[in-house]
Amino acid sequence: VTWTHLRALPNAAYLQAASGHQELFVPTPAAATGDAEGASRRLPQTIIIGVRKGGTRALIEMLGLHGDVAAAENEVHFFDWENHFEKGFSWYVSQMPFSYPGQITVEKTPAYFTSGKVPGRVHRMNPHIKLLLILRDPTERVLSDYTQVFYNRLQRRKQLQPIESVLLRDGEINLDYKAVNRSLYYVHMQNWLRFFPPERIHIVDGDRLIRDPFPEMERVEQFLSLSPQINASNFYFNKTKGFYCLRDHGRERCLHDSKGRAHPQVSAALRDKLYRFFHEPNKKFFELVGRTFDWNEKREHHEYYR
Ligand SMILES: Nc1ncnc2c1ncn2[C@@H]1O[C@H](COP(=O)(O)OS(=O)(=O)O)[C@@H](OP(=O)(O)O)[C@H]1O
Repeated sequence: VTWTHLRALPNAAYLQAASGHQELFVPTPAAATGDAEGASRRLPQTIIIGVRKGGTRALIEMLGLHGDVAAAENEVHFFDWENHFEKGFSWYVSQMPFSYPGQITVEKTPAYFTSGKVPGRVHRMNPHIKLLLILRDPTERVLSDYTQVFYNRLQRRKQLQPIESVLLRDGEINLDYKAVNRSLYYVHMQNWLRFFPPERIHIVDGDRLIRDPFPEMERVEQFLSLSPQINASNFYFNKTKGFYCLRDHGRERCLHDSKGRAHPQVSAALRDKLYRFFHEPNKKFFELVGRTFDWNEKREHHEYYR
């Protein structure tokens, strides 16, 4: 249990309203937790479903600043990995952090957003669950995704692939490249909207969360019906890291070095190709969710200065 957990303001009524899965709670003897009120592991009342490289770690860490939130430390991969899913909900609950009644349990698994079988499975667990989706400019997300794979391959001493070799096929954007597919947000969002109404899926603007996290986190608090506890002084800009870091009860910490890495230098022509490629899919996504993001404006801006 990390320091972000177990700073509870018990409110049993809230939790009972938030989850209809009391039978799956695993009560923990007070002796095991050292807590007289008996903290236990519970199914999540909210899940950060993605997107990969959207800022999911930043979001869950920032949400964990709230005293009424208990955040799972690791990615659980329950709904997308068969070997986990077949272990059933009791296993899923066992992966959750201890929480008090009144706290909201949250886990993040970025791969959920782009996995076709996940929305139906989540719906079967709890059709009223609140979902958080953090998205970032699709072009930037592709470059971030590539960077992640690049470092993974470096670590495993596998052959490194130049970005052009994976991103392009016959001079065009390669749709079979997973990183490109994951940035086609409308395709994946359609799957989720078959099971959940739009008001159950709150979209966090990942680009804004990088630039100015507090307003985005205020909106998240509202969506989750949490009391406004997170405040501007919980964030400070760290010039060395080049990102906002977290301050909680006087303790300061930044995200891991693997968060906020430099992306590969790509030629202006390739970047422009990517922006062009995502223009239409982005528009479809905006129509689908009834909201726009500045992903296409940047391209227009880019074009203007060409
Ligand atoms: N405050 C803060 N500090 C550091 N990094 C931040 C922060 N806020 C958002 N981000 C962005 O989060 C990106 C990583 O996204 P994820 O955590 O979703 O990645 S992962 O899918 O779990 O691997 C990561 O992507 P890269 O910049 O490509 O490393 C960051 O841009």
